[in-house]
Amino acid sequence: MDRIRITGGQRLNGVIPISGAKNAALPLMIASLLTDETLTLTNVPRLSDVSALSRILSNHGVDRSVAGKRIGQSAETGQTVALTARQIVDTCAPYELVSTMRASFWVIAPILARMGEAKVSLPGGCAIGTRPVDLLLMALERLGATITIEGGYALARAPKGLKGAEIVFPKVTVGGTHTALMAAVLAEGTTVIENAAREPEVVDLAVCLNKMGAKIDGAGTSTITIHGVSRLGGAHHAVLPDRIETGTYAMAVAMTGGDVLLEGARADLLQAALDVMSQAGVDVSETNEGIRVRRNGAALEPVDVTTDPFPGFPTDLQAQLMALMTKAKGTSRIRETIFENRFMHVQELARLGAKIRLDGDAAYVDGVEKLTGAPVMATDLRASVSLVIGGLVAEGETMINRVYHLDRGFEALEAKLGRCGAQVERISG
Ligand SMILES: CC(=O)N[C@H]1[C@@H](OP(=O)(O)OP(=O)(O)OC[C@H]2O[C@@H](n3ccc(=O)[nH]c3=O)[C@H](O)[C@@H]2O)O[C@H](CO)[C@@H](O)[C@@H]1O
Ligand SMILES: C=C(OP(=O)(O)O)C(=O)O
Repeated sequence: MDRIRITGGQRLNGVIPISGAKNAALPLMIASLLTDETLTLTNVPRLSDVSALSRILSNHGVDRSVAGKRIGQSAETGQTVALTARQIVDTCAPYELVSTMRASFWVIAPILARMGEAKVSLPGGCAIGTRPVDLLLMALERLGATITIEGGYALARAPKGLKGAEIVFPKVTVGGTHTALMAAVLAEGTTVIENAAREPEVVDLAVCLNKMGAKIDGAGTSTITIHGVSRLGGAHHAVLPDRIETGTYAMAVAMTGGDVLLEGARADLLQAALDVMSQAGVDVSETNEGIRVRRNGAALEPVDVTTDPFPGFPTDLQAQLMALMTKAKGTSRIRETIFENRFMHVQELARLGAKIRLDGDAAYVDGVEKLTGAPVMATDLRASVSLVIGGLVAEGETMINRVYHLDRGFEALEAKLGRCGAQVERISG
């Protein structure tokens, strides 16, 4: 299993190109199941989650071609992926494939909408919470599907097709909104989704579906209206920049000090997180090329932050902010309201010398003078990268185990940080 060795103490200076968003690329790839024509996606990040989903789509009969790297392009330049689901050859997504990645459960919606039935393994438990799929299934039931759970699989049936309806989510769910959108675009009549997720990745999916011929209004607000159409066609779409990768590198620069341009990043995708960084004393500005992050000598101020659905502070940046606040001058409070068990990084940050107390859904982080390198291991993607942020300023060597978590969501992490001066090395095997 690969490990990452970081020798802390270097400031970051230079340019970090921001990749396409994992959490947009996955639903966009799944949307290819809705049409027999080709969906061409550009700016698709090279990530293990993208490869895992490609295997799942291939099992359903999706043909995939990937345009190679062009001369002059760096290894991090996003891929162009063409997906064609001329025929769905298998309506079942098996446990072996789905259990590796939660988002793969979302294939249930396009397969059901196009084929009238789908059988998808329930997704595996994950280190950040129980993550049920009841609301996703409720949305499909509202559209007229019959759902049964048998042998660990969700079976959805709508032999006469789906019918537009009102879907009211009792809590904001990104996956629920993606699922409802992908089912409703081919339903007969009008669907209204209330309390829809407003995340930029939902908007990106809706924009792409509209390019494919769907009729969706209101994506990016809490009420989305979908007028069903009988078929969708092919389209070209560029995956939007990764706001979580952006925020992660912004916090890494804030941690080490230095001056870095996050190339291609968009401030409107993570304004709440950038505001928190400004409150902490970090200099953040938007330029024509992206977002510039600087900290030269100024102390980090503690913050009081609560995670919330978009446009609030994202749960996917909570661990990284916590790592940053371990070096603040005072005590920060960070509340996690989306996932009940997303504090797995706390004990690992403690190995580096962080002082963090947990009280219910809140973590109190007492800033310390110095962190010290140690072997650490994380159980999920964002927790792992919070340890990278800690390791960048820890004295001596930090060895991060279970790097496969990082590979799910961070494209070319060592190269991007290394080019800005960090001492980060992957040790294979
Ligand atoms: C691939 C992807 O895009 N993953 C993101 C997506 O996950 P995901 O779509 O799984 O997260 P949701 O927005 O659905 O989850 C929000 C909350 O709703 C709960 N819930 C969800 C569905 C359901 O049927 N029942 C239920 O109770 C969840 O347990 C959680 O407490 O949004 C999360 C919240 O921004 C992010 O952290 C993940 O990175
Ligand atoms: C939790 C995440 O991903 P997933 O929903 O795929 O587990 C994440 O991207 O931080």
